[in-house]
Amino acid sequence: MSDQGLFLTLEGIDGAGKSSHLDALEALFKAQGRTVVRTREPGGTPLAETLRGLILEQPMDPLTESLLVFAARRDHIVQVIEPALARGDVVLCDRFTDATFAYQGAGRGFDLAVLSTLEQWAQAGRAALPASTLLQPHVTLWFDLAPEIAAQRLAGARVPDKFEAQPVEFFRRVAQGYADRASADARRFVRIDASQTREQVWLQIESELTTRGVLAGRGAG
Ligand SMILES: Nc1ncnc2c1ncn2[C@@H]1O[C@H](COP(=O)(O)OP(=O)(O)OP(=O)(O)O)[C@@H](O)[C@H]1O
Ligand SMILES: Cc1cn([C@H]2C[C@H](O)[C@@H](COP(=O)(O)O)O2)c(=O)[nH]c1=O
Repeated sequence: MSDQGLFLTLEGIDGAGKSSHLDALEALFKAQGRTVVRTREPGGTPLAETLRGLILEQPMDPLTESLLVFAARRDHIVQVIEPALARGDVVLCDRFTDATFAYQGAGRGFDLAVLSTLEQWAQAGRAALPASTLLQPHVTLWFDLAPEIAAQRLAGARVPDKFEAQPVEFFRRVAQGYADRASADARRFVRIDASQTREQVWLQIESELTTRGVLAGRGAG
């Protein structure tokens, strides 16, 4: 896998603990001689970061929110993700399309069929793949944590943004949205039990990536 780009995403409800492992993941791949592009959604380009500020802070209806999320994603894919994968880099991305189906779809209750259409539109006419092929991560680490525990972890940790301020019922729906996405694509999703200590969570990540052959020279291939 070392000559090909690797698209690895981290997903989960707010406070599940994904971001706590980005430094170690980056170091792990770099130690294997890989070039790592670390990025996030919404965001990852100047335009997408501007849209992120609106999405995370401004009240808006679910369609507006979805359109902005996909506009940011389009720019991110075209400017950053596809060029990096074409170079053979590891793209380490904090959230991607699964988050839209979990947050805008399951969380907000927005129409999943419309989200699928927007997903196709946001990826139309890209250079690297045939028009019918959607860019998806090769591997998605899904940090699965009960919303009540995530809320406890976030309490007092930082000023909550628009999503983090949502009630626990919202995050129950988002968590179910992730579970549904994981069931529908079990080969891509790696469930991480995020209720464990940071050290135990990291051991799960290393072990899963090794077993799947994602870490060159360490896996079963
Ligand atoms: N395994 C863990 N056990 C206890 N606390 C943790 C654990 N992992 C992370 N935390 C703490 O929980 C809080 C949320 O962690 P982190 O920011 O990594 O979550 P996140 O999933 O990236 O959240 P968000 O998506 O909202 O940015 C932080 O205060 C972090 O220090
Ligand atoms: C990609 C994406 C993200 N969101 C939400 C999920 C989070 O609450 C924020 C991002 O904050 P983080 O601290 O960087 O995780 O945005 C969303 O609602 N829809 C999306 O597609």
